[in-house]
Amino acid sequence: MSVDAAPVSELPDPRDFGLPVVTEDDLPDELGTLVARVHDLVDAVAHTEAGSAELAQASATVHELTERLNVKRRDIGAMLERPRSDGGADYETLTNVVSGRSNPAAPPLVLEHTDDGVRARVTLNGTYQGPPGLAHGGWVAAMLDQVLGSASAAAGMVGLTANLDVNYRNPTPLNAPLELTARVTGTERRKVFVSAEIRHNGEVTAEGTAVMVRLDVPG
Ligand SMILES: CCCCCCCCCCCCCCCC(=O)SCCNC(=O)CCNC(=O)[C@H](O)C(C)(C)COP(=O)(O)OP(=O)(O)OC[C@H]1O[C@@H](n2cnc3c(N)ncnc32)[C@H](O)[C@@H]1OP(=O)(O)O
Repeated sequence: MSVDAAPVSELPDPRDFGLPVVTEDDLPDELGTLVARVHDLVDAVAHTEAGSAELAQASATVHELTERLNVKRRDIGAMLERPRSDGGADYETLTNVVSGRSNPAAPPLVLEHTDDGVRARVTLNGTYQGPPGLAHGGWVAAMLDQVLGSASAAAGMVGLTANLDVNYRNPTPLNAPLELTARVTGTERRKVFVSAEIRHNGEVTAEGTAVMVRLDVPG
């Protein structure tokens, strides 16, 4: 996921929650390339019609690569810190399954801040399939959850989803550009009410609302 540098309200520092923090300088460019290639590899594996010999060879190669990469593993929960133009910092979970920069399982979601919340663009490949040729409803809900949480965070209120409601209005297509938008609609004590939708060619495929419960900074 990439996030633009538009100023947002101050976010809590993940270090105050005991979470490891890395910066973009800590991430080699080659990691981004590897993530994109493994993302394509998953799609290739899901759809290949290669024969046994080729599959056996591919398994051995992938196994050997997995062993090599596992020699140096990052701690779970690592947060990526990115400086903002206003001097503050944005944070994102490095291995978040919907938007994590280092997670090849994440769809290539590009998220930006808008005047009233966030907008994301994504095209899902065939590995996000549920019904034949269509996006899996669980992934539709996961992407909505992500932008709902991001809209809350963009307004300076980082929280956990306490409740998520999804309405599937039309099938969400694969291999087609999707636009997600989300915004905060209200707050009440620690509760943040957020609303989002997914559109394809301007038509809403799914919409969601959530109650996020804001995290209190320890101490
Ligand atoms: C660390 C620094 C990060 C830096 C910046 C990172 C940027 C980051 C972008 C993130 C983007 C992520 C997007 C993915 C978001 C997930 O995927 S989150 C993962 C899924 N959610 C969870 O695992 C949450 C599990 N549930 C819980 O842990 C707890 O139930 C909660 C939600 C924290 C609430 O527990 P609690 O803190 O004890 O709160 P509690 O006092 O019970 O309730 C507070 C208020 O919420 C209400 N409430 C509680 N549950 C519910 C409910 N289910 N429905 C409606 N209202 C409820 C209560 O009634 C109460 O309301 P009021 O009395 O004020 O009227």
